[in-house]
Amino acid sequence: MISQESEPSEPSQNKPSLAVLLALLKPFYFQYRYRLLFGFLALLAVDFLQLTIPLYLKQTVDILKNGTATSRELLRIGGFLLLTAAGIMALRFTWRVLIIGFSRRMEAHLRARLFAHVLAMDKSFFDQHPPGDLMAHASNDLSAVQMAVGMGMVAAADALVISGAALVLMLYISPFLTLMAVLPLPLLGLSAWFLSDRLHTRFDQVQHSFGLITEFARNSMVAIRLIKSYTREQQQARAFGELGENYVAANLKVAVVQGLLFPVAILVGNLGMLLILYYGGKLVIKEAITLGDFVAFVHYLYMLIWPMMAVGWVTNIAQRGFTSLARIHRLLAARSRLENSLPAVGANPCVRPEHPLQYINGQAQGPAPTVPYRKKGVGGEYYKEFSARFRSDPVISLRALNFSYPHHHKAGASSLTGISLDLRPGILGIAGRTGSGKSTVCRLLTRQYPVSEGMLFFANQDVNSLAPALIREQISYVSQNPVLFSSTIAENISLAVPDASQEEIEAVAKLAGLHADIINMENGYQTRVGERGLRLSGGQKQRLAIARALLADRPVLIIDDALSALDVETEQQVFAGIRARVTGKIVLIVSHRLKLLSGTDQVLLLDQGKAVALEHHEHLLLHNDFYQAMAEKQQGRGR
Ligand SMILES: Nc1ncnc2c1ncn2[C@@H]1O[C@H](COP(=O)(O)OP(=O)(O)OP(=O)(O)O)[C@@H](O)[C@H]1O
Repeated sequence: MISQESEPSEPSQNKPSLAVLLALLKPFYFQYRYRLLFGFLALLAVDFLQLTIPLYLKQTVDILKNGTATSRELLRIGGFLLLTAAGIMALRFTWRVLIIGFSRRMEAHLRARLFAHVLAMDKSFFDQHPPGDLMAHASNDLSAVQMAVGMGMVAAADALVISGAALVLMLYISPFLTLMAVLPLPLLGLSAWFLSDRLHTRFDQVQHSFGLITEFARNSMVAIRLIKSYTREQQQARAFGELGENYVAANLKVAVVQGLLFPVAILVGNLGMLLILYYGGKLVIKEAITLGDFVAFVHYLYMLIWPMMAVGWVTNIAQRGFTSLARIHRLLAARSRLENSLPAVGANPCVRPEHPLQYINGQAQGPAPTVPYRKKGVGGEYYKEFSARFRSDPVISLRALNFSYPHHHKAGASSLTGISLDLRPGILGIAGRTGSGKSTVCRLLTRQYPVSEGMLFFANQDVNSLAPALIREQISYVSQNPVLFSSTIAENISLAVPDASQEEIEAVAKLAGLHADIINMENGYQTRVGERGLRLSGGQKQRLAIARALLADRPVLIIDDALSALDVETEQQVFAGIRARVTGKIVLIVSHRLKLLSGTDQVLLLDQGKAVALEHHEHLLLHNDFYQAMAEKQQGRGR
């Protein structure tokens, strides 16, 4: 089956404390304190009005029993009841708008925060958290939190107030009867306490299972052409069905716990009612309480049963909410290993924070990366100064560069070992066997993974002393699989320069050999490329990505095997276009093609993560066995 590139993160055994989770929500409660205050006042008023209804009933029953009832008196009581009902209606509407509105706003804030946080994370975070997993957090988990802080909070407050007030009024009518009514209550408390912990663990499993399904579905849609070409539809459907069954099984485990909570709550309530009917009836017969008291008492007991049942429901919603909040907290607590953050307006993103992160068992620890790098009193000047300096004299130095991927399948395996070289303006080809580390070099230059101190320098400054965003702004990067947004061709080309003119866009499209293709399309530059560039050929996508990089016009251009889908003639045409545009820039071209490498100034040859040669193409052809073998194979293919 076409499965996950990486498993969604497992439900963690370390639960963050309640205080930590509540601290996450505290700012929202503070921001909306007045809205909440009025909402809860309205809720209290509804509860108060509801509690008066049994008093009207008591009054009615007693005057009917005494024979003192008159039509006028009955109409008066009826009028009050009607007014009370109207008040309840208006106030209920008010609290719903205020409190449920708060929970929706909080959900939107939390979602935006999660999104911004995820955007600021580095590549190793995404290696661990596939998109399906992240989507599950952004949908299911946030909904569960919204439900808990919305209806959950309301139900809890409502239950507390109603049950408290009903108890007081019941005590007022008859302390003995009240004792009878609450006798079965501890049974409910015990079962809620016993079952709620199980609910937490099981609900965590449900969310994990949902993450697996989402990720599988996403992967299948992305790889739909592959699935069809290998006629794997049935296997995929079967595998999806299995994941669905696991999801159902996980949900059923939750249902077992829930299924126990609700009946226990109802049983406890009805046991209380049984005792009241028996002992209350006897008290009325003995005339210790009036019939009206008895009717009012039964009504209050009904009011007490709802909160008792709500205990189960609220426990469930609160457990789901806290489990989901804990999952969201785990994501928010994850740190970018590059100490990166989205630079705030006016902040200087050049200087490292005062408390750098430490690495413990490969996990970054330390303060959350929400504060961008600052240098007191400098503002954005340093940023501009570095960019200007690097643009006028671009130089990148690799010094005995070693690197291992944080989640490499072979622990401790090095992907790059001891690479030393200076990159200056000119075109450097990078060649080597598959898996030799070519793309890894590109990824490190573009700051996708952390590099140890003293190994990589931009303009003689250690990259660790510079914000990753600042480094990335110096580089146009065309990856092996160009990514396109599902917008127009023009928008895709001008991604890095949104205000580029049509002439500028056309100029780079011509250099990338794409202009002729575009003008033959139905809507020219306004043609929509479809999901991930679905409506373009592989070669068109690659040339579009090259055009985008040329328009960005940055001091460094990295093309990671991104001309592979072109025929040799088109490749040469595109290469000529690149050459025309890159004077004074550092250009790296990863390729297996000899024809392309022959046009570069020098070729870096990698083997098992080591630099084995840095020579001109002609020299390598004469003196390097691997290069000669590569040339022979390609010429053989050409014949
Ligand atoms: N995200 C990753 N996590 C763990 N290991 C990785 C990751 N990406 C690459 N590797 C490993 O690092 C090594 C170098 O990979 P790299 O992608 O740099 O090779 P390459 O020379 O670009 O290969 P190709 O020509 O096939 O693209 C390989 O052993 C690969 O398995």
